Amino acid sequence: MSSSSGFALFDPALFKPALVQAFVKLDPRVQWRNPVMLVVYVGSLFTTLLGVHAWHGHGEAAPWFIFSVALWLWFTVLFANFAEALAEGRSQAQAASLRGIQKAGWAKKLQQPRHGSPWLPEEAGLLRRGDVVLVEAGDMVPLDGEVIEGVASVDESAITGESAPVIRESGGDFSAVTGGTRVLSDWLVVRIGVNPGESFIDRMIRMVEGAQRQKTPNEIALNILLAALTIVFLVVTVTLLPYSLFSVQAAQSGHPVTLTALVALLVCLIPTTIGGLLSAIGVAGMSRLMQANVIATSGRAVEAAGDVDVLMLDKTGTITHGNRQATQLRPAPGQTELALAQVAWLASQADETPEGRSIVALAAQALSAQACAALGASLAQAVAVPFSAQTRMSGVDLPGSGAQRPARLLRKGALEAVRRHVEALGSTLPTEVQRAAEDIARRGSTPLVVADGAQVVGVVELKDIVKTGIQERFSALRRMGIKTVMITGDNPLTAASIAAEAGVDDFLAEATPEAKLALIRQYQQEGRLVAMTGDGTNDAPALAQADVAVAMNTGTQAAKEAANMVDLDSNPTKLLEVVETGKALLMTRGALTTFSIANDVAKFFAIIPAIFVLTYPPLEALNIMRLASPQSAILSAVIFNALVIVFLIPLALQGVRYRAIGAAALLRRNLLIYGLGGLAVPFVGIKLIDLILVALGLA
Ligand SMILES: Nc1ncnc2c1ncn2[C@@H]1O[C@H](COP(=O)(O)OP(=O)(O)OP(=O)(O)O)[C@@H](O)[C@H]1O
Ligand SMILES: [K+]
Ligand SMILES: [Mg+2]
Repeated sequence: MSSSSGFALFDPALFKPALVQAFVKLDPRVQWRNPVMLVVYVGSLFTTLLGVHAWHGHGEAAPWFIFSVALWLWFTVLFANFAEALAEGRSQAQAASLRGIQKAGWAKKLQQPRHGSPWLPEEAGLLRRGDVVLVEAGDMVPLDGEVIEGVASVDESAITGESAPVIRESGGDFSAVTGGTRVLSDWLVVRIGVNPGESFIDRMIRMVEGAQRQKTPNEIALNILLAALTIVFLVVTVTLLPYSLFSVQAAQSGHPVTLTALVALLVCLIPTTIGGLLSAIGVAGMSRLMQANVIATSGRAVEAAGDVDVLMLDKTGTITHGNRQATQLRPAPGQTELALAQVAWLASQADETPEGRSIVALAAQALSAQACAALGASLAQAVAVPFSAQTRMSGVDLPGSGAQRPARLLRKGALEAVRRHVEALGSTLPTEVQRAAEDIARRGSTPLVVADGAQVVGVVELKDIVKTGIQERFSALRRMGIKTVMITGDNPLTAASIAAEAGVDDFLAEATPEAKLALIRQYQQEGRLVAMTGDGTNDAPALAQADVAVAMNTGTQAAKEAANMVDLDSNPTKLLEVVETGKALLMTRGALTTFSIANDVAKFFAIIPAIFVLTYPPLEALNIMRLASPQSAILSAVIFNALVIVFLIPLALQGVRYRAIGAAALLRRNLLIYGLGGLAVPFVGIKLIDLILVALGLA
């Protein structure tokens, strides 16, 4: 599902079903949900009845006129239905392409949660959260889950559209696998994380199909405003009738206003343009995001994205590729590379993270196969000390032997963490080691200091690469007024170097998951809207707190669940598109509301003289458009009112283009275009339709 699978705006394939849907949506239960269009709907029914009545000879006006008005009122409803159906059709086509992603029919369910245990075939649909399955080369991952054993290359192209295979492995931030992806080599033991029907793809489908699309607070507020305007105009129009009857009676001359004309006036004055296009705008926003390969699970988050002030990003795996590899061993003074390799090898044996595994691989190059075997034997009764974001260290405790009691503590970890550790044991960190670590950090690599008990044996360099082409995109975010802050558990020097290379505005180093969360809360308390982009399990609390939370598709299940959007391309700067879509959504609504209300001026000048000229001949002075006849004036206004919906469908679906020119300038620009445009366009449009009606001999 790459961006190339986007659906053209007016794809003829989507056209016909949308036309059919436009009629299906005439169902009163559908119309009931939109107060503005409900009034038009009732008006269409009412004028149709008036037409039938006139047909039988006791009408208030010529039957052809009443039927023409009724017909165009029906068109107004149908055009609005069509706009909504077209937007939904695009999403459904996207959902269909997701549904086309193949699903595994059955899985190899393991009897025990480890590799080598016997397995039985099980229908994929019968798997449950917590089940453990074996996925071997050529097999499809049956459901979303977490790798608990093994390393394998996985083809995720069905979901990401990215053809290069990715590595999935237990431990660390690359352990999540998605149902529907295929293992290409080796094997994985996967613990299933969801029940059938709740997987990532299932949720994506439900989201894009709109089944779960709820109205956002902004949309509800606008709906209330539109409903209030509708009621005001309804009251105004209804009171015109007794007023007209009374005037005619008092003057003993003229004709009272017709009901058909009053309905026409009402429909022209209520905000049908925005009312008819509102839901299409919302649905289209979601599908635009989807074309950018971002799956949003909350419409509210898409809107919030339009107003984001701060973007927080985690470093490893988000700004960098996150596949930190050990590249260099730097022994401490008085230590040999061999000694460092031995301790690093031992301290990383139980470390399942990519960092740990790559240290084992590098150390093994410095050691002989026999040495490794001997070292392995010494681990027989060792106790693993796993890495945690709090301690920033990992390692093993070897049982003490003879004089050496208590146990031998082998550790590797962040510079400050190991410094505290050896100082607590009564030793110090050599300045040479400190300098070596700082050298490594200044290059943007992560130094891991290795200690054997209180003795520091050296430093390992972990290299990571900043994702390409993100600097330019961060400056684009800056031009939009969004501050970018990198938050990392890594040391300040590495953080500063990566921050400079990536071009973020600010950074916070040595941040624990709690510190990440606290920083987001602090910004929120200052009244700012915060977006967070992350991939790790330790980013999940922060993602859950952020207003807009984008998880990398390469990230862990926990991160994806805490987020309200997932970027299938795992691009940390994708927020740019998300913000643009959010802003476009808000601006499109604003623009069409302005346009819709500004239109009323011209319609007022067209209809008021037309319906009151018989009651009050001097009102002819208001007929500044010089429309041919009262009937043609009313009909022209109604036709214009209907056609404008059709002309604005492309704008509603594509959105008003966002430009980074500052909020005030943008508002002024939009008011100018859609306010003044909304004033002027209908004068021209209505006059034109009037001329055509005359030419056709209909006026
Ligand atoms: N497997 C490991 N063993 C020992 N120490 C580790 C290990 N992994 C990381 N560290 C140390 O802990 C620090 C913090 O971990 P990590 O970088 O994963 O934090 P983080 O909060 O996820 O930050 P980010 O992902 O943004 O870089 C690292 O900079 C490194 O010094
Ligand atoms: K209207
Ligand atoms: Mg991380």
